[in-house]
Amino acid sequence: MPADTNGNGDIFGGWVMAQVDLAGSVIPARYVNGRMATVAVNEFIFKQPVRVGDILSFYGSVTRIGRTSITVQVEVFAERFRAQGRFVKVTEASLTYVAIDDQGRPRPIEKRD
Ligand SMILES: CC(=O)SCCNC(=O)CCNC(=O)[C@H](O)C(C)(C)COP(=O)(O)OP(=O)(O)OC[C@H]1O[C@@H](n2cnc3c(N)ncnc32)[C@H](O)[C@@H]1OP(=O)(O)O
Repeated sequence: MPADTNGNGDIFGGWVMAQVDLAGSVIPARYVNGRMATVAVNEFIFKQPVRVGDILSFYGSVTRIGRTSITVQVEVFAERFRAQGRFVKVTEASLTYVAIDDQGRPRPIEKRD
């Protein structure tokens, strides 16, 4: 099996999940000011396949800020290799990240004004 593709010749879903986890962590990282960990993938929907050569864009928005955790909705759009200028939503997911201390325990997120 070629790396990062599945039996259909499209991009392996696990690769997409890894990129979503990374992209989703960008906004929480601005809040937690230190270490954090992904605690949950609450929802993950593969709406359309990602094809080899597609250009992907990831958009994240915060849906909840708790005491120690932040939940983010991530949407992924593909600009198809053979249809440039057209964008298709391929994936959406909801992930929760927890601020952790040096011992890996949850720590409170500082409140912002
Ligand atoms: C960057 C990386 O690559 S991370 C790699 C993958 N992730 C990991 O290895 C993390 C492994 N997990 C852990 O170490 C621990 O579960 C921790 C430190 C993340 C959390 O520890 P816990 O003892 O479970 O924490 P606790 O029960 O107090 O919950 C902490 C927060 O997470 C939230 N949370 C816990 N479980 C879930 C869940 N299933 N869904 C959504 N939120 C959850 C809680 O609501 C709480 O948020 P709040 O304080 O804002 O209300």
